[in-house]
Amino acid sequence: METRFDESRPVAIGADHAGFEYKNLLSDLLKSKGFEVKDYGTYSADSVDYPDFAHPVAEAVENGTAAWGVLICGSANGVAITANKHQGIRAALCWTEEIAKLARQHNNANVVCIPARFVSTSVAEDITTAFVETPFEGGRHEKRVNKIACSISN
Ligand SMILES: O=C(CO)[C@H](O)[C@H](O)[C@H](O)COP(=O)(O)O
Repeated sequence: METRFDESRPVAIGADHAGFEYKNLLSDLLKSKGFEVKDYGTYSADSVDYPDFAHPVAEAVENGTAAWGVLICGSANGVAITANKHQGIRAALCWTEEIAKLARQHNNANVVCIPARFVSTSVAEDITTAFVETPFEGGRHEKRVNKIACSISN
């Protein structure tokens, strides 16, 4: 079982207008840590619709193009709800460093969703760092995570 993200593949990042500035900041942070970052937009502060950016990021993680993802919008609810429509995605809404650690340790989350209008830039950086540096614990959590995916059998 892989407990850390594959660092040979890029990180997918996306945001709406509310998260646009945080996206650029977090992209720079991740690049400074040696990650390749694939930016799915948005590329300005003009008003846009968060699903147009959350779906491409979720697809990149789901199909393996990216190892993991970062999504940012105002509350992070919209991007988390959208990303979690994808079967292979476990997107976690994280507003503190501790929640980000737990999302990795217990939930093996593969997309971190950050609420730009409710956390400072420095907390957003701490959340992102905690998310990427914390491995999945496995053990009792593996069985639970394996039960998350829905299967239709009728
Ligand atoms: O938080 C969001 C969705 O969960 C988005 O970032 C939107 O910005 C939010 O819905 C507010 O919309 P607005 O057009 O920026 O007022």
